[in-house]
Amino acid sequence: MTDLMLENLSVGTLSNVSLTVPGGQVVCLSGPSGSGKSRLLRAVADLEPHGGRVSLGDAVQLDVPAHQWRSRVVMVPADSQWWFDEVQGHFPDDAASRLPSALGFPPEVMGWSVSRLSSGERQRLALWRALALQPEALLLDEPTANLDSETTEAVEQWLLGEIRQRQIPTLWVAHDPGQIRRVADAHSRIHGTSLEPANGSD
Ligand SMILES: Nc1ncnc2c1ncn2[C@@H]1O[C@H](COP(=O)(O)OP(=O)(O)OP(=O)(O)O)[C@@H](O)[C@H]1O
Repeated sequence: MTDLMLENLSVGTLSNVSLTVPGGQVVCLSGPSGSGKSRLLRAVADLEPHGGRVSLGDAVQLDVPAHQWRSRVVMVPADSQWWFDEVQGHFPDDAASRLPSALGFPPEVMGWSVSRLSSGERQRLALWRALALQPEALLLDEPTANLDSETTEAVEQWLLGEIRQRQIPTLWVAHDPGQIRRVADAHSRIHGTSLEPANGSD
């Protein structure tokens, strides 16, 4: 089992952030808007300058070229990026046959143009794209922000199943106390300049 470890991380106004995310577990991060949740995930993904040490098992972020690190520690931002006109350009050729039913897409989704996708469709496809990359750690920034409650719970269950089965350590930014209760093995909350263990979903 591979742990994701943050030791004395500092980014933006946050400092001394230390956290261990065991393989197969979800640590939820919460905090007020603008408190630095996304920047923290970006630092862990090596997308933003920061201090401190991040490691994944024996691999230390500083020793791994950034593009290699990001293919192992995969971040799904709140606003996903798409490069090709059609959905299928972003996935392996045989992806349609492995379409998870929890995502609620017909097989034809592969032929859809990216420009027609709703924000919730983009979000679900971005999650699937991240899982298709065989990540060793996952960084999810409000992964269900654009989904209705029924779809949210289906996507949560699918994500949790993948995270547990593949033993992926996962940092999951969430605002909704209900979601934190459902998915979190542990929960930390930003207070000012520090990240502190939270009590349950509060
Ligand atoms: N590259 C940057 N340089 C300087 N400041 C930045 C940079 N990126 C973000 N910020 C600022 O850092 C603060 C934290 O931003 P961040 O996006 O991490 O907040 P957040 O906690 O994810 O908020 P929300 O819940 O609203 O998404 C904000 O005040 C933002 O304007």
